[in-house]
Amino acid sequence: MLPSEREVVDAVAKDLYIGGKWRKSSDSKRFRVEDPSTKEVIAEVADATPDDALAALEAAADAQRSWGRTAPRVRAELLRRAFELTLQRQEELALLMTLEMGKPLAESRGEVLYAAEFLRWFSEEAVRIKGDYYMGPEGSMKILTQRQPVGPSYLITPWNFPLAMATRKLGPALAAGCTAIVKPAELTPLTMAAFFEILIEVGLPDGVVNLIHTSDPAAVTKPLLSDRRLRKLSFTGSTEVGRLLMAQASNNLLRLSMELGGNAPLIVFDDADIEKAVQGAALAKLRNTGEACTSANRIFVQRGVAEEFSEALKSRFESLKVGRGTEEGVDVGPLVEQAAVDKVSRLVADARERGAKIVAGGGSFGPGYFFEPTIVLGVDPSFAIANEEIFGPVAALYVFDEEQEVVDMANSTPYGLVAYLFTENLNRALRVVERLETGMVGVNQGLVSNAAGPFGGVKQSGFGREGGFEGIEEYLYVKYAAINAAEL
Ligand SMILES: O=CCCCC(=O)O
Repeated sequence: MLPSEREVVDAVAKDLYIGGKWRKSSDSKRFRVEDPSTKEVIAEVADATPDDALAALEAAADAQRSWGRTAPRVRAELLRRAFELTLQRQEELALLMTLEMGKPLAESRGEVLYAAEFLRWFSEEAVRIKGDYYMGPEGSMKILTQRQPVGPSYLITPWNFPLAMATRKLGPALAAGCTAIVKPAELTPLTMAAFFEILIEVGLPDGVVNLIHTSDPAAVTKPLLSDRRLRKLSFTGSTEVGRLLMAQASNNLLRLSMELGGNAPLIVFDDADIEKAVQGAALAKLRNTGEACTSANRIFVQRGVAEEFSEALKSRFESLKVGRGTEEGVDVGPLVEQAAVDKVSRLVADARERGAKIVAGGGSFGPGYFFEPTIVLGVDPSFAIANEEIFGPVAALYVFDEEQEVVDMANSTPYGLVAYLFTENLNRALRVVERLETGMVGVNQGLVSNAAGPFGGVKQSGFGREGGFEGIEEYLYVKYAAINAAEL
């Protein structure tokens, strides 16, 4: 690590933040954080125990009453200030993110902006929480509705977008008047600690936000989900873990938001603008080194343009520089850990053995967890690569003939997070958008993420929406009062 990088890492708090104080873990243990480009250990952070988790919940529960009654304008101003400070600290946050999970600095800077937008958006939503008042149909009672905060919320965030996935949850939680416990992924605790320093600086009251990072998420999560003071769980991660958490959360009937895995189809019709489609596919595939639930997992190309498209995508992939995300000109960083390299290698090897052709890349290299941008041609829907989330820089290409055929193939997965389609025919675009079984569709673009849009999936990709006008509803419940109208 360079001395300037060391300085930024050293400046970040390494302890837990509970009830307004930085604290060691109750057993004083720490765990290591590694740079995936070099495998160098860059920091050691406090390793939260189940007791620490319960202390965080106690702090959040104690602060809930007064935070829930804070004037919306006050909550809005605090979030707005957090937005401004996040922008001011863009460089430091971006560097931490790149060091602990590998994405190129330019992408990390982009994530900081994306993350900050959730703070701005929800600072604007905090003052627009609405109710209603109307006469019941019988004329004998009035109906009054109001929205109230659901209460202490447990926010579990992933390593692939260490900042944006947290602000996408914390922004609406705080705007709605909920207190929170944030548990970042064990691979990326530093970005979140630096963001907590911002939340502390803006002056959030003690106990409103609490931070617990741990090397044993299951042990720390279990007592929280069994404690009746907790009212909400929001999780971003795999479908497999989401299902386990849902089962645990069922005892207390927790409000849930589940943003889970995907198997995104990207469809290129023969009436597409091919340059636009190649750009969109490269973005949808390689953003975050392919380590995103939104990543294009299956790329379907209509026969008439299949060759032109795959050639253009190949030259695009071969022009990219792979390396440590802090280096000038690097387009694609490392994967996050050895298990990720193993999985991507297994999927590519399986496709090759079953007869697919690797036309670009195909291999991993060191010293970190690097994998070349790869294109696999001639994939069949029965291959493992078609049915598992690749989570790496590997484009799997399929050829199709008919519109209905590709819609059926796109929908033939248990997942339903996002799809992308490229066509210059507006009627076709709208028709296919309606037929795709996903929560989101990118039309002639390879990115759907926007703080103002409701992000979320259907089927095994989960439920609940983050961002957009819908995002704050996940942290509110509707209370209705039936008012005797006889004397009104
Ligand atoms: O892995 C899923 C994170 C989604 C990031 C985004 O908002 O695009």
